[in-house]
Amino acid sequence: MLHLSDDIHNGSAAWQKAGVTLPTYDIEAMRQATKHSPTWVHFGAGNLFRAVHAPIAQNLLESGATDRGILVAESFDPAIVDQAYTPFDDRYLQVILRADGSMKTSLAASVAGAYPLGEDPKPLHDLRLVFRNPSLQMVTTTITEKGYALVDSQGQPLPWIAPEFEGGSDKAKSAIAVITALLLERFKAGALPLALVSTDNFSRNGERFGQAVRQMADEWIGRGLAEKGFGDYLRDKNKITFPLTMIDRITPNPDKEVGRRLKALGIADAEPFRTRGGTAMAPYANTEETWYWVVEDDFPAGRPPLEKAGVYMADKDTVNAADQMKVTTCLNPLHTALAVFGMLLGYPTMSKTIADPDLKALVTRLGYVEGLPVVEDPGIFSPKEFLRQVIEIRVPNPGLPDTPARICADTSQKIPVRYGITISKYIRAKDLDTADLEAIPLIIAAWLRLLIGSDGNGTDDAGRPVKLSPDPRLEELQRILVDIPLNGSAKKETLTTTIKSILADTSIFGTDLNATPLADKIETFLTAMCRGNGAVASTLHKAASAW
Ligand SMILES: NC(=O)c1ccc[n+]([C@@H]2O[C@H](COP(=O)([O-])OP(=O)(O)OC[C@H]3O[C@@H](n4cnc5c(N)ncnc54)[C@H](O)[C@@H]3O)[C@@H](O)[C@H]2O)c1
Ligand SMILES: O=P(O)(O)OC[C@@H](O)[C@@H](O)[C@H](O)[C@H](O)CO
Repeated sequence: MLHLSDDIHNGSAAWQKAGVTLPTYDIEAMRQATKHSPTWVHFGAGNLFRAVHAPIAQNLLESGATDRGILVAESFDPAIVDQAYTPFDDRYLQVILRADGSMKTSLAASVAGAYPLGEDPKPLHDLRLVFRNPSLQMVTTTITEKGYALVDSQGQPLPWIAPEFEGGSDKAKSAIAVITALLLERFKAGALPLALVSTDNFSRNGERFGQAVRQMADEWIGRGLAEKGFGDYLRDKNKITFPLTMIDRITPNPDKEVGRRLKALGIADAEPFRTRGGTAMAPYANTEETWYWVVEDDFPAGRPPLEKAGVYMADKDTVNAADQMKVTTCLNPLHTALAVFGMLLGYPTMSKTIADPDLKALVTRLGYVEGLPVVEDPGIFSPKEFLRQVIEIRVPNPGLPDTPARICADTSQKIPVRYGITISKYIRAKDLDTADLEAIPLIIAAWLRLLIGSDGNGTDDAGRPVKLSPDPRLEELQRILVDIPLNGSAKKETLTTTIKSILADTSIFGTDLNATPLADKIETFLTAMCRGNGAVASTLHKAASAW
C-alpha cells in the first residue's frame, strides 16, 4: 500500500499506476529555501487551504516561478496539524471530483512546515522568528467568518477575547490575537512590511480583517502593553495592507466514498476523520474543478507571482465587485437557500437539492430576478454566466459530495452577507422595490421553520427531529421559536409577535425587517410552513409555481 510519506522521488511508478500526479520539484530543497527565507504564511489549516492555496503554491513550484512553499499555522484547532499534517509529512492528496464521476488526484507537497499553536509554546516561538524575517511577503487566512469577531452585538468583548484584550500578546490564543502578536514581533524587528490577506467568504473581508487587528492592537496600546508606534505601523499603507479578495471553490468536507476509492487504488492514507477539535479532515481534500481567486494587488513587501498560477490580480473596485457578486448574489445565497430547504426536505446532498424543480425555480428566481439587478459587473467575468454555471453545472455536479449540513453551519452569521446586503440595496435603490422580493423572505421563513425545536434539533418537513449544524446564535433563536406549533394551529398574529425580536435583529439581517414589507411576507410564509407535515414543500411549490 502507498503512504503519503513514501520516498516519492525514488518510488514513483506505483503512484503513477494509481493515477496520482506527483510533484517534480525537489521537496527537500523547497523546505530548506522556505525555512531560510519564507514568503507565505497561512492561518487556518482546513480544507479550503488544501483546495486552493496549497495547490497554487504547488503550481508555482512546478513551473519554477518560485522555489518557496507555504508555512501553515493553526490556532483554533491545533489537532488539525497533529492529526492531518504531521503523520503524513505535511503532504496530502488533492482530489478533483468531476461531474462524470471521475477523479483527478495529485499529491501536494507545497506545505513547507506546519505550526500547531496550542499548549506547546515552541511552534509559536518558531513562528515569531518567521515574522521577524524580512523575506516574509504575505499572510493568508481561512479562519471562517466567526474568526474575525472580537465583540458581541453590544460591543462587549467576547468571553475568550476579553483576557486577550487585558493581557496583551502574551495571552494571545485566538487567530486575530496571535496574528496581532506576530505583527508586533515584525514591528519590533524594524517595522517590516507585510500584506495580510483574508480569504474568507464575506464582503470587504480585508477591511474587516484590518479593523479586527487594529482593534486588538489598540486595546494593547491603551493598556500600555504595546507602544503607540505599533498602531501607526498598522495604519501605514506602505507597511501593512489588508487586500480585499474573492475566493471560490466548492470544497466539501472529506468524503468517505472518496477515501474508499483512493484505498481501492492502493493508497493506505485515505481515512477521513474528525480531529480532536472537531474539524472534518482526511489525508486528502476533495473539491470541484472550477476555482476563482481574485486579489487586490496591494503587497508592500512584494508577493509570489500568483497570476502565473491563474489568480486574478486586480484593483480594489474590481475585487469588491467580484466578491459582492459571488457572496451576496450569485453563489452563496443560492447555497444557503438550497441547504436550508435541503435540511427541511431531507436531501442528503447539494446536487439532490437542485434536482428538485421547485428548489431550482427558487434559486433561479433568487439569482436572476432578485440578485442580478443589484450586481455590479466586475468586468473580469460575466455575473450572468457565473450564475448560469452555478445553477446548471457546479451545484448539480453529482460527483461532488457536498451536504446541506456543511453549508448550514453558522447560518445566522452568513445571512447579513448572503441576503442582508441585497435587502439594503433594494431599500436604498430608487428604481427597485423591496416589496418585489419573494425568494428572500421565503428562504428566511424556511430558516426559522427549520430551527423550531430544541436542544440543537430542528424539525424537518416530515415532523422528525433533524440535527442542526452548529451556529453561535442557535440556542437563543431556538428559545424564541420553540413554542410555535407545527400542527397548523399557529396563528399569524401570534407568530408575528413571537418572531418580532428576531426580525428586528440588525446583526442578523443588517436591517430591522419589521420596518420593511418583508416582515409580513416572512410571517405569511412561516405560518403556511407550520401547517403540518409536508407544509414546507407545498408552500415552496405554491410560490415556485407562481414564478
Ligand atoms: N469550503 C468552501 O467551499 C469554501 C470556499 C470559499 C471560501 N471558504 C472560506 O473558508 C473558510 C474555511 O472553510 P474550510 O473549507 O477550510 O473549512 P474547514 O472546516 O475545513 O476548516 C475550517 C478552518 O477554520 C478554522 N476555524 C474555525 N473556526 C475558527 C475560529 N473561530 N477562529 C479561527 N479559526 C477558526 C479551523 O480551525 C480550520 O482551520 C469558510 O468559512 C469560508 O469563509 C470556504
Ligand atoms: O464556507 P462557508 O461556511 O462560509 O459557506 C458554505 C458554502 O456556501 C461555501 O463554502 C461555498 O462552498 C464556497 O463559498 C464556494 O466557493
